[in-house]
Amino acid sequence: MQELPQTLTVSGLKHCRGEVTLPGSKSIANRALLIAALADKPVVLKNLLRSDDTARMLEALNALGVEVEEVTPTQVVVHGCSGQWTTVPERLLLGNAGTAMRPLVAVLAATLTGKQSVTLDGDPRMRERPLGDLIDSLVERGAALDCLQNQGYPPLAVSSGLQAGDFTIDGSVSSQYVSALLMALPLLAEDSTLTLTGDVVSRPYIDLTIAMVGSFGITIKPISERQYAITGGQQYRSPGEYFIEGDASGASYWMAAAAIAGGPITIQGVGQHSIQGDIGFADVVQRMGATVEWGENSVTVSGSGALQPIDFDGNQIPDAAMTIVPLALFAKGRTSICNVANWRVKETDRLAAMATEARKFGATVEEGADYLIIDPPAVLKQATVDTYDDHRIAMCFALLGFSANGVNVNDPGCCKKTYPQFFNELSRLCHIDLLP
Ligand SMILES: O=C(O)C1=C[C@@H](OP(=O)(O)O)[C@@H](O)[C@H](O)C1
Ligand SMILES: C=C(OP(=O)(O)O)C(=O)O
Repeated sequence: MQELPQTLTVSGLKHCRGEVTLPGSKSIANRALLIAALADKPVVLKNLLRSDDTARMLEALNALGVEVEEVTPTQVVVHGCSGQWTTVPERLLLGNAGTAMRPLVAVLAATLTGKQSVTLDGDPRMRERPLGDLIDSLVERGAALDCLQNQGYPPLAVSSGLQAGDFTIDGSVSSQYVSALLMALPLLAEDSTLTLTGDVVSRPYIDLTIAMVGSFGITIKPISERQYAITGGQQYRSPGEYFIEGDASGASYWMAAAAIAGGPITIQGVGQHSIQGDIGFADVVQRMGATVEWGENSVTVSGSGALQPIDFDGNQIPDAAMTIVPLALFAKGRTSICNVANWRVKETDRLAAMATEARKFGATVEEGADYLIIDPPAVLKQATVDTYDDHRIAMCFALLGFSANGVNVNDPGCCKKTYPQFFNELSRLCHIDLLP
């Protein structure tokens, strides 16, 4: 992969059309790697995303003694060890990968034995991303978790002691806590229940977890919308091969590009029946005026030349919902995105950052505790956007390259958290040399 410059000028984009094949989903890849490591036999993972977030999970598994054979960069064989780690490192460094940190806290609490203890840590932003509700839930059931700096935040030392039983988890900050428990509780010796409290966010990711552990032979029985029964002593079973769908959050940038510039763009790697909630972004572009056609494993989006503003509740698809911000800047009127309070605890405070950066183009933006209201300007100004080490901010505002005045994107390389080839693909689809 070519190094990206400190600042990349994205301008003069007119058309954006053709076909793009998505990299594998980050959310699916990191779940698949971890549960393959928990499986009884080797698992061939196909279409594995190679990015910062998956690199952190691969390093963690390697440090725990799990053998991962690389057949090709996107195809690996994970030698499942049923969670019986052959080495227990002192420390695991998980960067800013929520999909590594949260599940590993719970799975290690369920699988470590004896006096072993592992410190889970990440980069400076990860130390500001909350874990408190997950920690409380595990500690209440006997886990020994010790926050080494700030209560409720990494770094934290995890050791054994977790007991099956009745778990409760507040799901109003992150669904990743719920997913983490759903992956870990089947490993405990006895049966458990898991009760969700609070206004549960990002629900489709919980369903994704249940679907994926199901593919590895684990049964989670829903008792109600807010409660699950989890039989203890279950074994993750290798399905032999597991194919990782294309990244539906990544698809949102191409759907938006087609909606803005006309397209058509055919996005290969996810279809209508994707197990990822973010595929719902297709409804967003459709509501804003684009045409969406589904294939078995693809979606084709064409723009109509004018974008209608919308009011959108982003709670179910917080990652893809960010891509509404660039669309709103091109739309004919006021757009609102609500119910996204947890944007504040992701790669950066995304509510503040998206508002600040959108204003640079001349938009009027109201930033509420959990919403944005965006009034686009008559003419989009040229702007230099800061990206706050947030891949999605870089990819969202790159779409301002379709405006008459273009955009400069600072630190475009931060897209490597989930989509290292993003700017190469943008360049290719727009038939323009963006990269030096
Ligand atoms: O479970 C997952 O794979 C994810 C859940 C979401 O987080 P929250 O549940 O914290 O909203 C999402 O933003 C993140 O990128 C991936
Ligand atoms: C919030 C995100 O990542 P994480 O998995 O680190 O939470 C994201 O990818 O937008």
